[in-house]
Amino acid sequence: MSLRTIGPVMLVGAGKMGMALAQGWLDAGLQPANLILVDPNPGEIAREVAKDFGLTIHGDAVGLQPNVLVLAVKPQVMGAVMSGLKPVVGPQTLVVSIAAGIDIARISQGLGTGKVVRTMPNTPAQIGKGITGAVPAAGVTANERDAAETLLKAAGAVVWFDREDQLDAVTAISGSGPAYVFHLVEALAEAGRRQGLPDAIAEQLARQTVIGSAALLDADRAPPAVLRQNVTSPNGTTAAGLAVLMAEADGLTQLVDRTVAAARRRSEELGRG
Ligand SMILES: NC(=O)C1=CN([C@@H]2O[C@H](COP(=O)(O)OP(=O)(O)OC[C@H]3O[C@@H](n4cnc5c(N)ncnc54)[C@H](OP(=O)(O)O)[C@@H]3O)[C@@H](O)[C@H]2O)C=CC1
Ligand SMILES: O=C(O)[C@@H]1CCC=N1
Repeated sequence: MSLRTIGPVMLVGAGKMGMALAQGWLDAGLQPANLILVDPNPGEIAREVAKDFGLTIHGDAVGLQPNVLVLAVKPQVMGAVMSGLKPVVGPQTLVVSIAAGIDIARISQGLGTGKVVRTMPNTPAQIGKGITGAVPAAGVTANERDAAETLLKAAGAVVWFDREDQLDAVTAISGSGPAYVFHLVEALAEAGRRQGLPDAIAEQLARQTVIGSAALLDADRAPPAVLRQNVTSPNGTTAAGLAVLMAEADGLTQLVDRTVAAARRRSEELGRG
């Protein structure tokens, strides 16, 4: 299946993540005529993309009939949004949700359909370098799963899961993960400033270090531990820095563990409403 043959896709919620996906789809060949944007209060990015591709942003979904309905609103408003979308969902409509924490049972009940794929993408989708975890409901056929995968693959890699509860962990690792990495850039830049570097240079050094390291991770398939060891001269500067970062009791591993556990708990809470 290709994005050219997938039929009308309705994106409800033209916010940060929804538009990251939409940009990925359009860049990968989804016909603008086959993308229906629905958002009563679209932000600047949505308005710009709509202008660039000649799209209308609809205030509501009344009277529209997509083949695929993508739910990209905040978990807190999913219940209300689904009530309004019930008339849009026909027996053949495939529903793809990206909302953190909201489980398949709730979406099926909210929209009156078993054709639901629950997913968790991340914002690098915007440039086709995302990764999405996905779980199909029992009522989803192989063809419908292919259709969902075609859409999700336009945004990057796709990993399918059998157990839905694993999506809370996926949310905490790769859904939220880009924010952890961007915060590392902020922290490294701030440390550079405290070491006396000019603001702009500190930011440039931190940013390019993460960009270069990510590109190296992509180009060189050696395990990250080996790439780390390649930087670490015996008894050198990196070893001195890593002794702090890898301290047994309060190192980065423990901090990341607590970070991920908190994000997972929040995903579970969002699911409970
Ligand atoms: N941001 C991320 O990195 C990721 C987010 N997600 C999930 O994606 C979803 C959206 O998150 P995010 O993009 O960050 O949030 P945003 O707030 O940026 O986007 C949500 C959009 O939905 C709009 N909206 C509100 N009510 C309606 C409605 N009735 N119909 C249509 N649109 C509506 C919002 O408008 P308004 O601002 O006026 O409320 C906003 O533009 C969440 O469920 C989140 O869990 C998943 C993976 C990663
Ligand atoms: O912060 C959030 O709740 C969403 C889900 C994963 C990334 N952003």
